Amino acid sequence: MTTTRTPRTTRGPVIEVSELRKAYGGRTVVDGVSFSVEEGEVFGILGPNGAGKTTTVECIEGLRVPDSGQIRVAGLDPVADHTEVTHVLGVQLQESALQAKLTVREALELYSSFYTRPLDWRPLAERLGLTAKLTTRFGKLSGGQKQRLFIALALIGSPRVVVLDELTTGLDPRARRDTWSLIEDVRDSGVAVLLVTHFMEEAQRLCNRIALVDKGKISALDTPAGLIGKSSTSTVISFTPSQPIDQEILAALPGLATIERQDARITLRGTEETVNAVISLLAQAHILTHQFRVTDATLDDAFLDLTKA
Ligand SMILES: Nc1ncnc2c1ncn2[C@@H]1O[C@H](COP(=O)(O)OP(=O)(O)OP(=O)(O)O)[C@@H](O)[C@H]1O
Repeated sequence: MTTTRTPRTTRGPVIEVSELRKAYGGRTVVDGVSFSVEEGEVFGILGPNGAGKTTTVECIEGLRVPDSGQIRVAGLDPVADHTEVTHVLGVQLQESALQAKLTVREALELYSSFYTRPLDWRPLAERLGLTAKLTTRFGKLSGGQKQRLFIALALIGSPRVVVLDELTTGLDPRARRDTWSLIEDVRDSGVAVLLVTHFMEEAQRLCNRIALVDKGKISALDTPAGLIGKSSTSTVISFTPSQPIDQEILAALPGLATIERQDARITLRGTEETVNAVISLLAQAHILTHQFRVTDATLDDAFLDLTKA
């Protein structure tokens, strides 16, 4: 006799990952990863190429079997309870998942038929700019249009959790922004979103929390602002001095993390302390500057700092 487990409906984490480990051919690529994702949260996974992000996500989707550790999606085991999990988990498909001859409308209708409570696909298609493409075959869509269809299909089952790997890769700037606002609405409706991305601007805008994965381990887990605060580069100072400044003088500035030079322009990454020191250095040496700018570091700066070898 087989037992059917039902998804847990009480509030709390919708995804729970505990001490996840996975090796390929004796090489560990996910090494003790733990995190949880709450309802109504966008949780980002960021990390360099080969860090183990997709492997982690594929274990959550039940596509890979972990070597050890525990995963729960709405209280269900993604491998043992795979059928039940597919009803609460929406996944962005890979290109090979759809036949080239299927039209956009047929794909939307087909995927709607898989679920007991599907969304009305028409407004979803409209929101994703697919209405004019309903009779176009999948094989004739552009890369960006395919991507939009995959996002629609991930959401069509009205999932409690949606996993989006490389959400806006291949989308033009307008489609990217429209997709972000759709994901914000999805999150605000209480859905948990697990987002794997290489776009820092996307992560900074959408994610409530981010796990920075490096060499199979979580190296930092915080809000975007918290991650920026954790890095040694909270401030970016750039200016073009009226006369050259020696590298050693700059390198001795307190709180300094990096120095970049492009032609005569100097960009320093550091802290508030670095800003004050630069100002007094320039004043003491009677150096004037052109376009002196001080900006807060972005997630991009924090990523580079927190994942540096
Ligand atoms: N099926 C597999 N067999 C053997 N090695 C694999 C397999 N899948 C992934 N790997 C290796 O595991 C490591 C982690 O891969 P994974 O795809 O999880 O990384 P990622 O963080 O998603 O990378 P990217 O940002 O490049 O997509 C890589 O070194 C990759 O080559």
